[in-house]
Amino acid sequence: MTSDADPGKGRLSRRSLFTAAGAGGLGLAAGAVGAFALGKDRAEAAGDVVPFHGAHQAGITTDAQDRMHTAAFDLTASTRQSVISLLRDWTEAAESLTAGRDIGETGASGGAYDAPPEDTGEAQDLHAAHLTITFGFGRTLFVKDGVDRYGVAAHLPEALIDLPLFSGDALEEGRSGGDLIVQACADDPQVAVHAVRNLARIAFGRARVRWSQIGFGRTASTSAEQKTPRNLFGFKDGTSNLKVQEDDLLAEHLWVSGGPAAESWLNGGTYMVVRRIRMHIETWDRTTLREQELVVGRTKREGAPLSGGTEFTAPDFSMPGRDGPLIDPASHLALAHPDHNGGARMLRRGYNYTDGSDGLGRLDAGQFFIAYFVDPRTHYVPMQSAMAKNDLMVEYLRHTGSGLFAVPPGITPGGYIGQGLFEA
Ligand SMILES: C=CC1=C(C)c2cc3[nH]c(cc4nc(cc5[nH]c(cc1n2)c(C)c5CCC(=O)O)C(CCC(=O)O)=C4C)c(C)c3C=C
Ligand SMILES: [Fe+2]
Repeated sequence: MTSDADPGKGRLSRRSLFTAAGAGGLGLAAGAVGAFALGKDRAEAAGDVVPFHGAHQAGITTDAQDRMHTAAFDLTASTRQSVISLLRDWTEAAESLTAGRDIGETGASGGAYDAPPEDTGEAQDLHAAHLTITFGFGRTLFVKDGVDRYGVAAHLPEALIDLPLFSGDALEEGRSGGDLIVQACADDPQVAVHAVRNLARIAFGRARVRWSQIGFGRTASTSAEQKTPRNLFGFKDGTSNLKVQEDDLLAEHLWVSGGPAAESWLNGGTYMVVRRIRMHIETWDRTTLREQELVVGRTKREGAPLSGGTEFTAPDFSMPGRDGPLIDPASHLALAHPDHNGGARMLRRGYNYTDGSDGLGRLDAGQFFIAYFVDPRTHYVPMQSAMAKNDLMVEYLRHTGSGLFAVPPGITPGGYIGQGLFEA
């Protein structure tokens, strides 16, 4: 898959158009750009396009990009047909955006002079930057206030629960929930923001943004080939994440399969939890290194478990220290580890965020935690409950936003996101 001319539609990548304009001015775009589209620029751009179509949606096991803009939407559409038309329009736009193209037939600057451009234009000279756009459905898409607004209540997955309130939660209504979620990740922040902005614009009259969050640094690796990044506590994060290479584990812990007939539309999909977690970094920064490592259960420099070894050595929770086990049973590592969670694993894909300061001189900073798993009842709720009660890290955290979404499977060419649900 390349990001240049789409032979079917005669559209051009943003990058090709830019190159052509540089060579001879926009006046020659219509005729001469084809040569660029078929030439060097195509190969150059092809390297940073993530295929949009596939068995699973992109943006889950895709190598975690560096930047993220995620937005949740409330549907204002009054009919089922209107929701379907939105999902069709979003799919078409996402196909273009992820291929590095402007959206629409005329893009950012090729349309009528007396009409608003179809594309907002801020990504015109930018590459695709590994943009992925991942869509999910909240419980309220299926049933809201007891009403089956769009005729899909019979297909509400049993696992798409209302999350319980966990001990210490300080959730804000305006940062939680949503009928739909759109996660845009890219290696260029402007590409991710452009995607969400244009999808919000397309949704006008059918859905409106409920909340959105920008993240600036990945806090997980999703491939064995990626270097483990660091979170805002300065620790390596994502060491023992599920990785794209682990097919058997992904089948067991990530992808939904073989559910009841009413939920078959979700086969090949997954569940996504998002938590906006404020980190009290000023307090953390006044904490000793010994305490920080005790809380995490790993060393700060290497990311090795406190029981010894290197970053990828398995922790030994029974290894004795002077005053008890070397890894504290209340450390984050101990509470999150599969050995203490019935073997459950998840694919984490979160981002660091800072949203300015809070008026008291403290940074409003933390982690926008995103995780994907096969069933939130077995793979998320028990772990979060245990952490909320016992995790030594809790003292430094405050959960301010939350959402749970069913993420449909991937899309085949010509199809639209959620087609299996609406045509079930
Ligand atoms: C309920 C799930 C989890 C939440 C919420 C969560 C928040 C959170 N985590 C860190 C920092 C680290 N987490 C690490 C490991 C880790 N965390 C979870 C789950 C949640 N974290 C899991 C499942 C794991 C893996 C456990 C394992 O299998 O060993 C680590 C260690 C390095 C690593 O393996 O990734 C760090 C560091 C923060 C700062 C945070 C909230 C802001
Ligand atoms: Fe964690």
